[in-house]
This record gives sequence, C-alpha cells and structure tokens, in this order.
Amino acid sequence: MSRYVLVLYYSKYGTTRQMAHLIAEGIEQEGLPYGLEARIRTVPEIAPVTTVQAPSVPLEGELYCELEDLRQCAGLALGSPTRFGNMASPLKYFLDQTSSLWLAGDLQGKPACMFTATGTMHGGQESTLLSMMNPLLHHGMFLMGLPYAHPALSSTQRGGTPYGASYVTGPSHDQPLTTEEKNLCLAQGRRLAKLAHILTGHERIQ
Ligand SMILES: Cc1cc2nc3c(=O)[nH]c(=O)nc-3n(C[C@H](O)[C@H](O)[C@H](O)COP(=O)(O)O)c2cc1C
Repeated sequence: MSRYVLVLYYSKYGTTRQMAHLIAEGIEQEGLPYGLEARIRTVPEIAPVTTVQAPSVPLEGELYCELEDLRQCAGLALGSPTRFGNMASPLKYFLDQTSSLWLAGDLQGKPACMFTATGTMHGGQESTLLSMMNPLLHHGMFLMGLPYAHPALSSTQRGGTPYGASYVTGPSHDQPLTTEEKNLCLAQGRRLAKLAHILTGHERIQ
C-alpha cells in the first residue's frame, strides 16, 4: 500500500487550494525519495438544509476526503480560509465526523500542520491556525509549525507565520502568492514529509 501525507483543505475561491498544491509539491520534493506521496483531498460545501447531500464525487477538482484517507495517512496538512478568525464550517463539519478515528486513536503520534488564507493582513491568520490545532491535539497528533530558520519568515511583507503557512489574498481574493508565501508553503510541505518519514519508520508513539 502506498504511503502518503494527506493535504486536506476547504476552499471557496481557490486561494487555499493554491496553497494546498504548493504544500503537496513540497511534500513530494522531500518525500518521494522515501516513497512518500502527497494525497490532496477536499470537503463538500454544507447547505443550510443539511439533509441535502452533495454527489459523492465532485464535478471538478480534488476528491472529497473519506475517513479512510485520514485514518491511513502518515501525516496531515490541514488548510482552511480564515472565516472571522476561525476555520471555515465545511472543514469543521468534516472534522466533527471523525470521532470513530478519535476513539480508535488512529491519528495518535502522527505529525500535522496547518495553513490558511485571509483577505487582509491582520485578519486573524494566527487565530485561525490556532483554532485548527484544537481538534488535532484531541486526536493526539504532533503539531508542527515553521521555524525562523526559513529566511522568508523574517523577510515576508505579507503572509507567513511560525504557526503555519499563510497567504494574504486581498479584498477580491485575487492577489497572487508572493515568493515568500510560496516558499513557506513548499518548506512546510518538505518539513512535514521529513517528520512523517522519520515517525513512520519507528514504533508509533502514543
Ligand atoms: C464569511 C467570510 C468570513 C471571512 N473572514 C475573514 C477574516 O476574518 N479575516 C480576513 O482577513 N478575511 C476573511 N475573509 C476572506 C477570506 O479569508 C479570503 O477571501 C480567503 O482568501 C478565501 O479563501 P479561499 O479562496 O480558499 O476560499 C472572509 C471571507 C468570508 C466569505
């Protein structure tokens, strides 16, 4: 069975999706020599009437994440747009359905990191990244940020935080990623792949 790091994201306008693909690129830069791939998955929208179900396969883009994708991963990069300083509800809704994994301890001892996109510079990137850590700590995952060893963390004029990669997308969410924002996404992917490789090579730490 292939070993993979899961990149699980929600994105309405596509900016968090761009980050997901860069993080996946970083994962494979570091991970492929070890046989570690990136698997990108998204989650469906949630409707005001929650009994309405989306088709199981989306019309375009990444497949919807299944619990099995999460259960079997060697590591996790979790991405969400910032919504009022918090993660977006479709991602939270998906995470709220992961109790069976929590009960079985399936994610314990696996590494995880977070990434987010905001419209504005001081619009709550860190609070969103911190909010995304809460469910992952309950799952017993090892949380990983970005160290200041990455020069882009000090030189960035827009996104990039020690809590995780971030992207300031502008009022119409169409500002291109800066070089620093891109480099930090790639670096976060590489760091996660390295950690996932090291941790899966040993006895699982509970
Ligand atoms: C309901 C809602 C709440 C938002 N809250 C914030 C916020 O608190 N801070 C901010 O800077 N941007 C906020 N935004 C802007 C988005 O975070 C931004 O457009 C982001 O790039 C969207 O990501 P996406 O392209 O992956 O959907 C909000 C957008 C929406 C729709």
